[in-house]
Amino acid sequence: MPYLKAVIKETLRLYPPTPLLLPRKSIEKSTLEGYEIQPGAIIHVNIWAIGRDSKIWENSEEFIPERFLNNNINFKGQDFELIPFGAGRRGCPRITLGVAIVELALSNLLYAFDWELPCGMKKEDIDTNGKPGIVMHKKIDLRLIPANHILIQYTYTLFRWWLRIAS
Ligand code: HEM
Repeated sequence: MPYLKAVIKETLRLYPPTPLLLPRKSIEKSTLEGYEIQPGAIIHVNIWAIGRDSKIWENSEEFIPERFLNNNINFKGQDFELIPFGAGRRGCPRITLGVAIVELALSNLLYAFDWELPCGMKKEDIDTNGKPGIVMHKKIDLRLIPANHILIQYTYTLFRWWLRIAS
């Protein structure tokens, strides 16, 4: 389970579903790291870029879930290097439900099936790029072939049972 959670964190670091969060509007003039922000300015927080910043993340472009195994970084909105659910008073109010759904779906898909690439395709051929947009979708759909090993085991058990009765 800790590894599955680390995989989900690493996925949300590299592929946040909302790469620019929801836009904010500045209500008063302020200065941030030398940049003047005028009242009324629309502000987008680029969490896609934060997630890939090499000053924050070692080997930032690589998918390494292990980086989350030995630290307490979480996405509840306190660790600003990882905010796929946003932060502050307009942050996502249903983080727990969202994470539970992802954990449940992913663990069931992994438990029930073995996954293979379509014939002739190598893992290097997988295109992991996303399309620009408020919500990020994959540029090229991922195609995988499920091998339902639970069903195969069940059929095999039934077959052996039938053989024993028939003989
Ligand atoms: C993996 C699943 C989810 C992700 C990645 C996600 C992400 C986000 C993000 C990035 C925001 C904007 C936060 C900001 O701009 O600071 C947001 C807002 C919101 N989310 Fe989620 N969310 C998820 C699941 C859910 C679920 C399951 C619900 C409801 C059942 C939900 C309800 C909302 C609502 C109502 C807001 C608007 C909050 C506001 O404007 O005050 N989200 N979510």
